[in-house]
Amino acid sequence: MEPLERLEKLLDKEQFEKIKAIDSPELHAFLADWIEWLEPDKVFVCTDSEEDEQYVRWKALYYGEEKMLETPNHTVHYDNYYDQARDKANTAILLPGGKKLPYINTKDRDEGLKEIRELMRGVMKGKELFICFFVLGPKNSIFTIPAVQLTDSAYVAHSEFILYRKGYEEFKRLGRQAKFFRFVHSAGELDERKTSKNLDKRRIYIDLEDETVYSVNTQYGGNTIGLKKLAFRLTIKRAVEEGWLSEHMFLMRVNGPHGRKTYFTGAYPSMCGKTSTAMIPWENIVGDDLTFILPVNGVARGANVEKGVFGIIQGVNPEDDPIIWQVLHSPVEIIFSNVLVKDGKPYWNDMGVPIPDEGENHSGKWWRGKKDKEGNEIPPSHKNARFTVSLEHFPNADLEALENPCGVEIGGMIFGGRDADTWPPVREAFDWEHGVITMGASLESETTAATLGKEGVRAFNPMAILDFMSVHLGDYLRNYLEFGRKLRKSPKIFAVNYFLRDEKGNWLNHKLDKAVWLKWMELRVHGDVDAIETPIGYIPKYEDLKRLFKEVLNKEYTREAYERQFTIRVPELLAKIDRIEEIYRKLDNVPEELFQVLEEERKRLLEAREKYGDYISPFIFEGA
Ligand SMILES: Nc1nc2c(ncn2[C@@H]2O[C@H](COP(=O)(O)OP(=O)(O)OP(=O)(O)O)[C@@H](O)[C@H]2O)c(=O)[nH]1
Ligand SMILES: O=C([O-])CC(=O)C(=O)O
Ligand SMILES: [Mn+2]
Repeated sequence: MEPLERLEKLLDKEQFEKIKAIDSPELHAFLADWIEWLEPDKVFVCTDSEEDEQYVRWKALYYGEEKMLETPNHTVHYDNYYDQARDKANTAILLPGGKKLPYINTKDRDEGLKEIRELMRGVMKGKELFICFFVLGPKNSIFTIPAVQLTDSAYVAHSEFILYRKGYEEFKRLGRQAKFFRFVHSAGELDERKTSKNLDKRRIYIDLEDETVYSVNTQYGGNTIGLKKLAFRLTIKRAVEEGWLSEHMFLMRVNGPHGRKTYFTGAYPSMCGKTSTAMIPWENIVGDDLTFILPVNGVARGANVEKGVFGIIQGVNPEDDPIIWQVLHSPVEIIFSNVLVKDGKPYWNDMGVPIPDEGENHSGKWWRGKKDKEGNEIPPSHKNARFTVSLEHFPNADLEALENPCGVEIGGMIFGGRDADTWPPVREAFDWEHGVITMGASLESETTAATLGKEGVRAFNPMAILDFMSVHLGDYLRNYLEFGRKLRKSPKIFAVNYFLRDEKGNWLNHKLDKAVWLKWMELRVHGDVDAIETPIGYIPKYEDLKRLFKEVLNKEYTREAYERQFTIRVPELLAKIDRIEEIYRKLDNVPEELFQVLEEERKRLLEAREKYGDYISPFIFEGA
C-alpha cells in the first residue's frame, strides 16, 4: 500500500489532512512506517497554528508531565531521579560495518538500529504521539534546516515550541526539496510521577546515514529534545562535509564605544558559562548554546540555531543574573525542570533568598536532610535543574540579529573551560591557526553535572564539543583550519578562564569580571587598545583593565590582582601542551600543522622560562 493510503488508515481525518498538505513521499513513508511500529493510541499533528501549540501545552498538563505553578504560564516538569543529565554511556553514533572513531562512543549501525527498533516496538500503546515540525536556524535563510519530531512526550514537544522556530509551513513550502532531519523519541513506560521508568533500557542512537536520531526510555532534555543536542551530531557532520561550522557556542553582541556593535561567539563546555556570559548586563544575547557559522562573501556570519534558552537555574540570583532573575519572575511561558516546589512556587540552589525546608523536587516529596539510595544528601534542586523560555521574553535579546536570515558578522570567537591553574582570565591568539589549535583544539575542562558521572575531573574537550562529536576529530579540525583560510577577514580568536583558583581553592575572579574581559576583547577586535605579547598570545595591559573595571563595574582593580591573575604559569602551560600533544599523536589523520603550532608555543615558553623563570609576571613581558 502507498504510504499516504496507510496514513489515511492510521490517522483521523483532520490529522491526515495536515500531513497530506505536505508534498513529500519521503516524509509520508517515514511517518507511516513509524506510526505502525510505535502503535500509539492517538496521533496529533502540529501545524504552526497557535491552537496546535496550545493543544500540546495543555496535553503536557493533562498527562501529568508538567504541573501548573502559581504564576500564570509557569509549569514544572520532573525527570526521574536517575535521569537528570545527558547519558553519555548510552548515547552512540551508529556507523556501518562497526567502524570506530576516536573519542566517540560508536556502535555498529545494523546492530544499533535493530536494538533500538526492538526497544521501540509498540512502545506508544496507550499513548498519544505528537508529530511536530520545526526548523534549525532562522526561517527561510541560508542557515535553515527543517526537522520533524515524533514523540510521545508532550513535555518534549512543548519544550521544542519554546526553543525552536515552527516549521510546518516550511515543510509545505519545500515539499520534496526538503532535506530534513528526523527524531523519534519515546519516554517509554512511566511511573506514578510520570517519569521514565526503564532507565536500564535508556538509549540514544544517532544514525548519520539517514540523518535520524532515536531516543527511548528517557525524558531529560539533553537526551530527548531532538533539535538540540541530537540534531547537533547531525549538523556537525553536515558542516564538515559542506565547509562551514556547527558549534557549541553562544552568540552575543558586545556594545563598543559610540554605539558600535560587535558580535562574539563563545564555546565553553556544558555548565561552564555560556548562558551566564551571553546574559551579562551591558550586552545583548542572540543565543546561548548552539551557533551555525557560514562563510558569506569572505566573512564569517553566525546565527542562533535556536530561539530559546534551556538554561541552568542553580546559582541564578538577583545580583549576578538580574535579567534572568527578572524573566523567571514574570508571567511569561516557562518550564522549570527538577526544581523544588512549595505552595506553587519554584526554588533552586543558591538563589540568594531563603529556601523552604520541604516541598516536592526531583526526588519526590522532599525535606531538608533527605538522603538518596546511595546515602547522599539531596539538595533542594538538582545541580542540572533548568528553565526553558523563549528569547523574545528577554529585554536584552537582540531580536533583529536573532531573526536576520543572513546572520551577523562574527568579530571574535572565544574558547574557555573550567581550569583552576593554567590559563589566564583572557588572552588573544596571534592568528586563526594559533587560536584554533592552542585554544580551541587544546581546550580542557573539569567535568560537570550536565552529564551523568563523576564531576570535577579535568578532561580533554576540544572546542567544548567532544560530547557531540560525530566525525573524526582530525577531519573536524582540518575543516576549522580551512574555514579561516576561506575568509577575507577571519574573526579574532580569544581564550578565557573564569575558573582560576588560589592555593586555598578560592576563585581569583568574581562572576561579573567577565564583563570587563568582553569589553577588552571588543576593543581588540577593532585595534582600539594595545596588548602585551606573551608566549601564549596577547594579554591585556594593566592600565586598560584598570580603566575598564572602573567604567564597567565601578571597581578598583589592583596591580596585585592583575599580576596574580595574568602571571604566565610556564610549568602548567608546558604540561598542558605535553598532554594535548600526546592525545593528538595517538590519532591518525590529524593536520600536521597542529603539531607545528604546539611546538612553536612550547619553544616560546621554554625560552621565556630560561630568561625569567617558571612564573612570569605580565609586567616583565610588558617591559621586554
Ligand atoms: N566561579 C564562577 N562560576 C561561574 C562563572 N560564570 C558562570 N559560572 C557558573 O557556571 C555554571 C553554569 O553556567 P551556564 O552559563 O549556565 O553554562 P552553559 O555553558 O550555558 O551550559 P549548558 O547549558 O550546559 O551548555 C553556573 O553554575 C554558574 O554559576 C564565573 O565567572 N565564575
Ligand atoms: O544538552 C543539554 O542537556 C543541555 C546543554 O546545553 C548541555 O548539556 O550542553
Ligand atoms: Mn550546551
